[in-house]
Amino acid sequence: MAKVRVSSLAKEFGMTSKELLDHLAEMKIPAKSASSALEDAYVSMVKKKLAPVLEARAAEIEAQKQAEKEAAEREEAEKAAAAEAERIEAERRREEERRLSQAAMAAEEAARAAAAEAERAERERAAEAARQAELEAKRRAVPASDSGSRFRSLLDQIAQQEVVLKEKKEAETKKKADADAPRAERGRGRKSDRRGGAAAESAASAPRSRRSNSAPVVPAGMDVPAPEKAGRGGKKRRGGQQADQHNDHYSRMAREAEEYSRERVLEEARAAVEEASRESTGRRKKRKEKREREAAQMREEKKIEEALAQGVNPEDLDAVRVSQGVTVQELAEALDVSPNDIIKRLFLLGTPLTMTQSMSDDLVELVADDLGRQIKIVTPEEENTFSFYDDPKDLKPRPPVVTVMGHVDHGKTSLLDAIRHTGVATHEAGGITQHIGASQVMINGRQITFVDTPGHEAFTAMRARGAKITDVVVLVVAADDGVMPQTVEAINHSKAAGVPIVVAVNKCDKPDANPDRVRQELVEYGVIPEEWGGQNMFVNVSARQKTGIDDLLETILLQADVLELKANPDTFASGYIIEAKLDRGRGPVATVLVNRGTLHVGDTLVAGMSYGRVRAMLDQHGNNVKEAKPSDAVEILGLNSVPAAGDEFRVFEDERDARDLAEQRSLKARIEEQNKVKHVTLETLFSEMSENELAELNLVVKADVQGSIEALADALGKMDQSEVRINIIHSAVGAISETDVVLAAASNAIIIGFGVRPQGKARDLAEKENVQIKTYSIIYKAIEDIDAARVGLLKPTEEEVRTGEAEVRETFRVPKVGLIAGCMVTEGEIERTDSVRVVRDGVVVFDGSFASMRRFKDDVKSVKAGYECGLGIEKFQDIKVGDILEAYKVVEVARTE
Ligand SMILES: Nc1nc2c(ncn2[C@@H]2O[C@H](COP(=O)(O)OP(=O)(O)OP(=O)(O)O)[C@@H](O)[C@H]2O)c(=O)[nH]1
Repeated sequence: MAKVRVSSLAKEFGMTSKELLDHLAEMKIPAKSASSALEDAYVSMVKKKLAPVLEARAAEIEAQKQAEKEAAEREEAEKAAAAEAERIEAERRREEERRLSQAAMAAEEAARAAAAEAERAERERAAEAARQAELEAKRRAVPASDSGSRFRSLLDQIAQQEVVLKEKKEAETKKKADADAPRAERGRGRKSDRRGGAAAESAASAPRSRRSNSAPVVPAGMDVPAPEKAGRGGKKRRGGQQADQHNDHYSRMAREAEEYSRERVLEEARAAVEEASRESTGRRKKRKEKREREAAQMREEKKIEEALAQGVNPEDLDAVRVSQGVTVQELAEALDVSPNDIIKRLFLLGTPLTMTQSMSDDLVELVADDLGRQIKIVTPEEENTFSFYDDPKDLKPRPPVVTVMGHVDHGKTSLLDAIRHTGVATHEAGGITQHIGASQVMINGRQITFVDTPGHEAFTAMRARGAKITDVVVLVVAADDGVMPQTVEAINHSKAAGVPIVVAVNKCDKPDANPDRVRQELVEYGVIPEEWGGQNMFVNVSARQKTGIDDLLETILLQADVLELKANPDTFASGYIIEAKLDRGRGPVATVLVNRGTLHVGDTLVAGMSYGRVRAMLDQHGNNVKEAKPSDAVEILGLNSVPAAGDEFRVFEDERDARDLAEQRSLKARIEEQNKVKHVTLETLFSEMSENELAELNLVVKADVQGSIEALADALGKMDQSEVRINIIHSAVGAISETDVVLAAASNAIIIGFGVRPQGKARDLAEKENVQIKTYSIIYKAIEDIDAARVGLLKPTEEEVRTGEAEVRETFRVPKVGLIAGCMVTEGEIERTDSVRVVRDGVVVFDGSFASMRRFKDDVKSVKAGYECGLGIEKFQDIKVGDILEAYKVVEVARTE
């Protein structure tokens, strides 16, 4: 089967390998690193699961690109508009200045010309007056009776002189006027050119105006001395009046020109100011908008940073938050739309639901998308986490919390024992260490808390639920065995959690121990000894001989110092449940690890769906303690139910709040339980097929031998697949594991087991996820079922019902009877008439019936869970301690048709 590397798949998805690995971990798909290869089945499962993520991401990238492009275009357009506006403004200013200076010059010129003309006219008037006076005096001096020739000739002489003088003066005046006029007229000419000014027009005579209309500036200017011409054609005695008129005319003209230009200037200036202020208001507005945009962007970036710091998807911050499994009505309320609107959309999506029906994640997202709203579906895990903020000044150093991990049999338990012994020996001599899932040891007056996680999976599961419990991982590697698969797994888990690794090279007492080889091998996995320039501290130890233990503890403390671990002890406690169980005498008992605040007896807390007042608190030695500080692990009594390992706990000030929250969570869990997604089963395949046009039957096949898988694949290949395509999405030898169930749930597959059984929590998970597990011991029966299901003929006429389970604790050989298994019934109620399967390490080793069932010396018909009994199995003498006896009945099921 073709395999795809995580790195190439990540590349294909456009995400980092780390991101993809996180998704894989969430899906419980075993992949350790970017170079891990994934089977086809997993790849298609991942693709299916991540399809919405990938689509959303692609859409987002596209939208982002588009937005960036638009923003760039907008910016470009704004820039161009601003440049254009600036250019126009500069142009306008230049033009304005030019106009102002021209107007001012013209006004000045006109005023000067008028003044000069007035002065000249005044002078002339005075001279004329003087001359007239002189002439009159002369006339008066000649006697009236003397009319002789001498007097007449004298008068003629005077008259002649007068004519010559006048002509001379006229010539002078004309010359002067000719010299002055072009200057004054230039100013007027410009004004009249620009605006056809009234002043210039009033200053010019009609014919002159006509000529000035067709002629250029200078000829028009030549006409300026018109008053002089009028003067010449007028009577001499009107010369003084004429000059006055000239004077008035020019001053009026100058005044008018000045007033006109002042008004124009003022008007234009006002308009310019108004325009400028309008533009500057526009610019101010633009600047304000830009500032606001920048501030919003900064706020957005800060929000994103904070979200990332809290491990939250920044996109989810603005989204409307709804709980997983939200009902139509609740969603409508959350989105503030009418429920009918949602019902209508659901109907159009082909999924009619009523107000109170719960919606799947996909539907919620589709509807929200349809409504153009962003939505964040809050999973129960997310709902059950709390977030806190501590002022840095309230933080105080806290002890490190350590987890020991490593390959099976490399000595984790022995090392923990040796460590506990050391810690206990130094401080609690004689104390008996009891198992509470965590232990605290003291070294050099400093505390270290060790948390026992039963396996790497648990570590990851806790991490997946947001439980950040471990500060340091101690990786145990046997010096005689070196790096093994689970060692690598542990490294990957630690790295994924970002927890530093301290390596304990164990079993150094063994003759074939080779600690250096361990170092060498670990380098390949990025765990490099400090002495070789790496980041990891290595310590050689022997758990058996208890050597190097102190050194290891000191190294852990050293590593902790680097981490500068701190917490606020002076607040309400919060932390995680490490282990929890129901104790017959004491009720629910939970081991909690405090990671913030101080937990006191009497405190009320909520953990997952449980709550209660801490009735008593015990340390690892079973001593009652009154309080637990950050990094302390204690057992607590007083909860109303058993919480789950990995649940976060938090102390509440008010007991009512605690109860409300716990009850709210339980209610939600019950609702979810009711609304669980139903997966396809062989019995419902055909009906689902016709309803939803399901044309595929996905199978996960697990078998005891490879041959069975091949035989099934072969037989299925020969089936008619024109209507239903049968896909074996995953097949392997071995018991049915949780991962198989996860895979089947994700791909709507049925699990087929040949001679194998569900292992560990696989059955519970399958029940929870509604995944059908069909187990067979004969291959043709499986083929028959699948074929019947394919054509819709499979009618469940017989069904296997599990009645109970017993664990073999001891075996006895009874003469004449044979081997008897001393058992404890762990589940259900086993009846003597039941069929029984013997399951060893997840594999069915025998299928038959009971030969005997006894309690003490009596034969009994049935035994309930919690009771011991002796069981004999027909024709089977190979029972071993640890075997599981699975009792079942085959019942007739009425046909549904
Ligand atoms: N010689 C020697 N044997 C050791 C040492 N540490 C552990 N062992 C032995 O190795 C075997 C496995 O040790 P455990 O402590 O059970 O190993 P483990 O890693 O906890 O094993 P699991 O819990 O099954 O994963 C036991 O037989 C121990 O006695 C050691 O330092 N030296």
